[in-house]
Amino acid sequence: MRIETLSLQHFRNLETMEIAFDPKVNLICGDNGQGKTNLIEAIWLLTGARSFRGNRDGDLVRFGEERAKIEAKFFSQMRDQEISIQLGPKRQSSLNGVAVQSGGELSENFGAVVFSPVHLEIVKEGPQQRRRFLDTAIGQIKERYQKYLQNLNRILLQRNNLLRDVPFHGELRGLLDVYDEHLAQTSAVITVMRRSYIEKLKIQAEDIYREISGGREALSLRYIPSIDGPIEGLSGEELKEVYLAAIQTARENDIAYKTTSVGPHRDDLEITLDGLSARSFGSQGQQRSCVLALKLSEGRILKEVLDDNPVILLDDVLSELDAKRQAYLLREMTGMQVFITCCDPHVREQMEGGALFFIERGALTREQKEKE
Ligand SMILES: Nc1ncnc2c1ncn2[C@@H]1O[C@H](COP(=O)(O)OP(=O)(O)OP(=O)(O)O)[C@@H](O)[C@H]1O
Repeated sequence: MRIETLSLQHFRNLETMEIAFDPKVNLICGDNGQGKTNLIEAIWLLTGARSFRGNRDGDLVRFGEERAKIEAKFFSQMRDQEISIQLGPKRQSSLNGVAVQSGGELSENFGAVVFSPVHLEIVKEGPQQRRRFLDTAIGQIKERYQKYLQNLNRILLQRNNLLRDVPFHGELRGLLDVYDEHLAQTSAVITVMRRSYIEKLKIQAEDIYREISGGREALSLRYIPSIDGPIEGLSGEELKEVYLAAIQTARENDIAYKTTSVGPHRDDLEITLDGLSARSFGSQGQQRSCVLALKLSEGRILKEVLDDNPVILLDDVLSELDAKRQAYLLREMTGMQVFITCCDPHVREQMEGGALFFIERGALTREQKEKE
């Protein structure tokens, strides 16, 4: 999979432009605040996902403008394809000229993995960041997944409203039964999908971490759902029953606290190094290696599902890795189209071929890479 050309209009600080990219390595150099991450973000949006920096679509439109547009011609699944995305009050996307209803339809055709300093939060911060990582990764390979998440959020919102009203209107308890049933059903479906993804992720990430650490320490991943007891091997129907029992046990507490305490919105992914929490005890370098292992695993799984190489977006991470990890990363990227941002153009000395771009105040210019 590779992007041939990208056209941008009113996207953040980037000038209106059409750029042709190299099929392999694209190095984007520039000082701080010139628009490097903005360019990576524009490419990432072609997957149909939201901004990886957590911004709303409206924030992506250039200040003072109503709408922004991103268009790309790319080669995927053995054919030339096109994506067009209009950002504004409402996102409108099309694939090969046909309007799409969900981001999932884009990610089936355009797959990417993005790795930026913000992703350190997967290890350093709380469970919400790990859930976001899982949700974005699973959303790219399972079109229906985002719909289940939206369903879950709707049920939680309505159930929490109900929890507030129940103490004053006892007759609403019957309605709570209905919501509990929906919550258990949707929780089971999401848990099955997360469990299956984490099983794949675990195999890849543990293997990658062993290699990048030279076997010095072992990474381990474990799915921590909000329900007690082992969930391995349980069918969707069995999981639903476990959820229903847990939700009902927690009901009086939920009413007291006016919030739902059982469900996938309370899941976590435990990341340990030699049995110790990477979040609490990992060094900066070890935490960075954990994220690298997770991101590379995400790429391997995506590649397997799409039966094609995803596009790799490395935002400002190369210079943060030591020489051994850089070499590992670049080796793993062989054959893939990669976009690398950095402040120091000397990074290009490590690369063979490819295109070098300079970015200044949102304007991108291409330079041929000089042979050393
Ligand atoms: N909606 C917007 N409209 C116009 N400009 C914006 C918008 N959103 C962000 N910017 C500007 O984009 C600029 C570049 O941001 P970007 O994050 O891409 O920088 P960068 O080159 O990656 O820098 P760094 O090396 O510091 O990470 C910022 O100065 C910011 O003010």
